[in-house]
Amino acid sequence: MLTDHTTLVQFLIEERRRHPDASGDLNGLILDVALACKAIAKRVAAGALGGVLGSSENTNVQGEVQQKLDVVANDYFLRATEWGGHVAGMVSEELEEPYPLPVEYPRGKYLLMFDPLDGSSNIDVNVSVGSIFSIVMAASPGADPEPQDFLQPGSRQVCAGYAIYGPSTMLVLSVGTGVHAFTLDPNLGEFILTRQSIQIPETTKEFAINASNQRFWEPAVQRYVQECLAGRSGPRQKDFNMRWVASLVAETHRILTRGGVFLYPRDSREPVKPGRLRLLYEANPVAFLIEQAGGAASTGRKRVLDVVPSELHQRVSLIFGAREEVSRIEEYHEESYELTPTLPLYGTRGLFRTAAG
Ligand SMILES: O=P(O)(O)OC[C@H]1O[C@](O)(COP(=O)(O)O)[C@@H](O)[C@@H]1O
Ligand SMILES: [Mg+2]
Ligand SMILES: [Mg+2]
Repeated sequence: MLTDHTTLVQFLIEERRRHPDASGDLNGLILDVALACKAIAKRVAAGALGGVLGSSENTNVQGEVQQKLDVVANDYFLRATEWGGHVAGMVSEELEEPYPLPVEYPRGKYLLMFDPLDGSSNIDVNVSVGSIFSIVMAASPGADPEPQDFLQPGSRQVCAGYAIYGPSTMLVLSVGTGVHAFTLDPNLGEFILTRQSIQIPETTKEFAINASNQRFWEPAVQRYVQECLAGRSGPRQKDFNMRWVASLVAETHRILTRGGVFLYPRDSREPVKPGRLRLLYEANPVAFLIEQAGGAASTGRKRVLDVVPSELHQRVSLIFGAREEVSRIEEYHEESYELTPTLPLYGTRGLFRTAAG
């Protein structure tokens, strides 16, 4: 029986009771991830005193300058999870190739994919950041995985979650039985269950989008945002509020807490990149959590969890949150196809049509 004082360990034991054959590896891996998140939380909280503010000398595979904390957080994830025999392999936002497990450690049956520090542009301004993770089964348990083994659609995730390092540190996760939130008790060093079975309201009056990209958006997104901005006197007949934290974890947490809809849509800035966010370790885990909480997650054209990945660091258009809003945005995409089937930018064989949807 779960109560408001249940610890993460107790919660995981309770979940395992539903699967009498379970080996305990998934729980072991989740606890290792939770340990990494606690270590990162400490460094984030120390701020300038922890010596991790500012940029490092390096750029990552995405061509982005790594913050010092990106590097430190990546290291905590690797160190906490590589040794336990639960994982067969890992993919990180910060590493071009899958991480090769040291030879001395046993290979497990899960693959772990993570963004060790999300929203890094917020670190130096002391705004919430987080970590995101996704777990799938390895194709060959006990052996080193091939890179393509990581390219599984998000619907195959067995667990997804994030930690948010805000005024309090929270771990929010799902093992496929709803979404549950744990708050870190700083005295005990334990994650304590503080919200069970989170549900997102079907509708909302709050949206999130980086409006500085407006000139690059497709017609469907232009229309949706214009209608929100028109407020009570427009077709939506209600006033909307807008928020943008520039940290996917923080936006997801807000939507899981009070509802809303988030868009980081495909745009024409760099046509080869269908969106900004990374499929394997940003969009997929968020989409899994959102669906588990009764919301929806779409590329605008299809369900995110159905996208079959083709590359480890693939980017994707991501629209998620209140179910009614997401289906409205999908309809607008549908309609703009019907209206502009022959335009080179938006037609079936145009610039914006890719396998990723
Ligand atoms: O700078 P922009 O375009 O607003 O992008 C913000 C987005 O970039 C991200 O920060 C990317 O994450 P990283 O910090 O892990 O690279 C998302 O969390 C966020 O939604
Ligand atoms: Mg990120
Ligand atoms: Mg990151």
